[in-house]
Amino acid sequence: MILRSKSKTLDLTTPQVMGIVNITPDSFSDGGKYHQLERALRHVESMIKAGTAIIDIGGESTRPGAADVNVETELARVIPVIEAIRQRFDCWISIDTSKAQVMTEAVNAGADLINDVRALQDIGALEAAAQANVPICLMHMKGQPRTMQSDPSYVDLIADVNQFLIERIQACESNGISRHQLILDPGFGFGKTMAHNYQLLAQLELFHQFGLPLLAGMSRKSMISKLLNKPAVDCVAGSLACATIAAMKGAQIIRVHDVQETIDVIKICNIVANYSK
Ligand SMILES: Nc1nc2[nH]c(SCC(=O)O)nc2c(=O)[nH]1
Repeated sequence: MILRSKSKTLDLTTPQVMGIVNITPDSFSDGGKYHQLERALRHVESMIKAGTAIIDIGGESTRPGAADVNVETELARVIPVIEAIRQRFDCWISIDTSKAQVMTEAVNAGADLINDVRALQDIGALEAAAQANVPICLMHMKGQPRTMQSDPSYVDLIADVNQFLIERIQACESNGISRHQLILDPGFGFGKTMAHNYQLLAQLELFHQFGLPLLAGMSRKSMISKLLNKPAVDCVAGSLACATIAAMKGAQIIRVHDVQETIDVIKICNIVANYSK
């Protein structure tokens, strides 16, 4: 399975790591804009040296309870970082956004992939994504970040997520986006209880039925910190356990904070997979 964008290709035969860079007030926040950019770039360089294939840039916190961010603020956060990364590195850059204008300007600034936790449901997002003509990750979310964790419930979790992804794939195809540009993601932590999250992980291989790359993002999320009763920064082992399980279940892209450790985990998963054929 090969992902293509602009002049780039990415071999998804074995899992690739997507390194997280949040440009939000609670990250890289100390110091002025210059220090923020320089610190972000050092963080990016360290993840690339560790072997990450994709750098995911997000300017809107979509953690449970997060408030909305306006488009001007989001653009001001992410565009300078994307431009600076593009000038310095040849890695893949994904833009973690739901806003049409941010998608357009981020791809024009050098982003190679659109990563939308709202699966192109915001106004103009389908059209912007079609115009951008790059791969798109469609993620399942039930509700919105502000309220999605208020007692989420499903008649049939897997069937509900599947149906959502089917509908979003159809919406993309109806707007001139080929299904071969698409990446799917069950959206760990986005309108799910802990039980829902671990059921999704346990049955992750069911989502291969679409014949499209799967992205899994569980790194340092509450499904881990609440289970282990530890703060997120102390959840590296739990995050690596989730990454291992996702890799063994065939996830093609794994979105993480701890890149070096996850690269090591995937190397072990790959050799085991080779002996399992
Ligand atoms: N595709 C995709 N994009 C994401 N962006 C975030 S932001 C919240 C956090 O990192 O805790 N999570 C995800 C995820 O799970 N999948």
